[in-house]
Amino acid sequence: NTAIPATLTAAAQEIEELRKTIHYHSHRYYVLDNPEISDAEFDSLLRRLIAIETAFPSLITPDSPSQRVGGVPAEGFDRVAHLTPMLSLGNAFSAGELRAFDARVRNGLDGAAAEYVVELKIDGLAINLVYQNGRLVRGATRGDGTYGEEVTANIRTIRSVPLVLNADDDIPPLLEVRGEVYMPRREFDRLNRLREMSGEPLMANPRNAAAGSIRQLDPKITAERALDIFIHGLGTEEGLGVATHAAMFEKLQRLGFKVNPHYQVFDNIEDVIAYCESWAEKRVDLPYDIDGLVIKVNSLASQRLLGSTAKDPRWAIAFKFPAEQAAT
Ligand SMILES: NC(=O)c1cc2c(N)ncc(C(N)=O)c2s1
Repeated sequence: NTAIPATLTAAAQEIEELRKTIHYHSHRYYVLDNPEISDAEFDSLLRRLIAIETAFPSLITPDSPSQRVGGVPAEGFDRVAHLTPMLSLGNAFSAGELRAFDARVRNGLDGAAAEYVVELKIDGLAINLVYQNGRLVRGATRGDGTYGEEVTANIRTIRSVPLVLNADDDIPPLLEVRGEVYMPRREFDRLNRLREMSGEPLMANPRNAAAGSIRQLDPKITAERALDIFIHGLGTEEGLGVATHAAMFEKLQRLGFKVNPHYQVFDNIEDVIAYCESWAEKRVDLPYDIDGLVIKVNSLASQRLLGSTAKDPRWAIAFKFPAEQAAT
C-alpha cells in the first residue's frame, strides 16, 4: 500500500509499467492457461492500476486492463461493415462428402495434391475483431456476413481477447481476425444453477448463453460471464507475412491470440477423415461444445486460387456430427 504517485508524470510512468506487467500475466493465465503469479498477486497489481487511474482519470485509455470490468450500458448496437465479409461454410455429413470435397479441391488446383488443416468447430458465436497498430479498435458480431452489430465494449471484457498485441513479433498495422466466442460448459452450468436458485428461466445451451452474453447492452453483465474465445480465421490484413493457414496460427499465437490447440495438418483426405471421426466420441471430454470440425486448404495461395462462391469458400468445409437428439 505504497502512496499514489504525486505527479501526473510519475503516475503515467507507473501506469505504463503496471499495464505491461498485467498484460503479460493476463496472457499467461487466460490465453496460455499457464500463470506465473498467484491470483492474489495479479489482483493486487490490478487494484494498484485502478487506484492510480482513479486518482488520474485523464490517463485512462480503452485498452487499459482496468477496462475489462465493463463500461457504461449502450442504448443499442451500431451496425458496422466488416472490412472483409465473413463467409459461411459448406457442410459435409459423411466421409464420402469429404472425399468429394477433396476431389473438387484437387480439380481446382489442376490435380496438385492439397495439404489440409483440420480444426474443431466450436459451438459458439462468430465474432470479428479489428486491430489497428496492435490495439483492439472494434469487435462485431457476424450479422449477415457483410454487416454486424458493434459490440466492442462487451468483447473487451473477454479476458482471452488481447486489448493490445504482443510486440515480440512485428505487429501488422491493420489486422482483422475472426473467432468463436463460447461459454465453457462449467460456466454454463454455474449460471444455470444460480438461475435455478432464483427461479429464473434456465438458459437452453452454452451457444445461446454466449450469444445472449455478447448481446448484453450492459458490458458489466457480460464481464460477469466467463466467456472465452478461439481465433480461427483472417479477414483484411496488412503485413502479416504468412503463406499457410498453419503458419498464420503460429503468428497469431505469438501476437497474443488464443488459438484452439487441437488443429492438425494432413497431406491426404483419408487421414483427415480418420481425425474427424476420432472426435465424435472424444468431444465429450472437452470443456466446451463442438458441433464438428472445419477442414481448410493450408496454402493461402491455393485458397486464393480456389476462391469462394457468394456464400462459402471453395477451400474449406465443415464436417458436422449428427445433431444431438433433443433430450426428451
Ligand atoms: N462459419 C465459419 O466460417 C466457421 C465457423 C467456425 C467455428 N464455429 N468454429 C471453428 C472454426 C474454425 N476453426 O475455422 C470455424 S470457421
